[in-house]
Amino acid sequence: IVHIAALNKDRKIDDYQRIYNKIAEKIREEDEYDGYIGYGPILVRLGWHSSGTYDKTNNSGGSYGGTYRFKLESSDPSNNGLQNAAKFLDPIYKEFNWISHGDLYTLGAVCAVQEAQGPKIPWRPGRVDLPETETPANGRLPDANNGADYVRNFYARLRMNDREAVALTGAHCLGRTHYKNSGFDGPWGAASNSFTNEFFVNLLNEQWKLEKNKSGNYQYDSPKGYMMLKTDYALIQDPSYLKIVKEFANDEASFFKEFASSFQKLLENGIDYPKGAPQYIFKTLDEQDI
Ligand code: HEM
Ligand SMILES: Nc1cccc2nccn12
Repeated sequence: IVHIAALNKDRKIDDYQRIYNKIAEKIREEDEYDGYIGYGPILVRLGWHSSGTYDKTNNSGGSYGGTYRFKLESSDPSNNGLQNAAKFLDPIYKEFNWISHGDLYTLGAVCAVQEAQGPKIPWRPGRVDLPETETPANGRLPDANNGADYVRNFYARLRMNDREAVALTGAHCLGRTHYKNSGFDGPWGAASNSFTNEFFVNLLNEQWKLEKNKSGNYQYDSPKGYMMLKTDYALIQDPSYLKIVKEFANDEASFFKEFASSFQKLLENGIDYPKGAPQYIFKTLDEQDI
């Protein structure tokens, strides 16, 4: 399968910065969502899940076709709860319906990371809405009840190495698990809506206890009320992953650098960009004094 980015001559960075600003202002405005966590984390998860269906073996899935908009994909149990992110973006799509769904979902994720004071994520337009027939089957997104070998295998399908895999999982600094969505609960402490390296700091510094939660899933809990999934905890069980966790816990800049490149790669997996395809780095609202 080949997905070539469509170059749209009439749309420049200002057009996309206008959409970025709309999303960023809406995140700022609707701050009470999910116990005052806000919409940022779930927008990041939507961009990740719409990209995480990619399979390098036949270059299928991924963000290009915007197929999350179809029932088959949005009703995948792995996508429980993401309807809230799609609903958040609906009015923005109505106002700017020249943008493709794939570009909107990924732009929303880039906006959410940057407005949470995370790194700048370079972003390229050109995804094209594909028909419902192109929707990938359920089951391509990861299952949290697994260890390091599973994690390494899963990320290999997305063309990610150990360093990229650890960096990407660092996005679990944002938001929280929701019992009704995934059968995991916590953290009970205030969940964060700031993008930092604290996921790695917590992994290394907290005492973790493996517990079976009320839905029969296993998760690691800490005295401070934090939690880790088994796939999170795997990052300190595996020697290669552990080395990278330590680096990112001690050097937030190196985490930011690796996250920016890995996240762009994740959001662009499966897309061929022609020579001269534009790449944008959006300004935050703060940088525009908005
Ligand atoms: C092995 C890989 C991964 C597994 C098994 C996993 C699993 C999960 C689970 C079970 C939740 C809780 C969902 C809920 O209950 O609402 C969650 C939340 C989240 N995940 Fe992951 N995840 C993985 C990788 C990633 C990656 C690569 C990113 C982004 C780069 C990411 C970003 C997020 C965010 C931002 C949330 C919070 C969403 C919210 O607060 O509503 N995750 N993840
Ligand atoms: N916030 C959050 C979301 C998903 C997984 C996770 N593990 C630790 C924290 N965390």
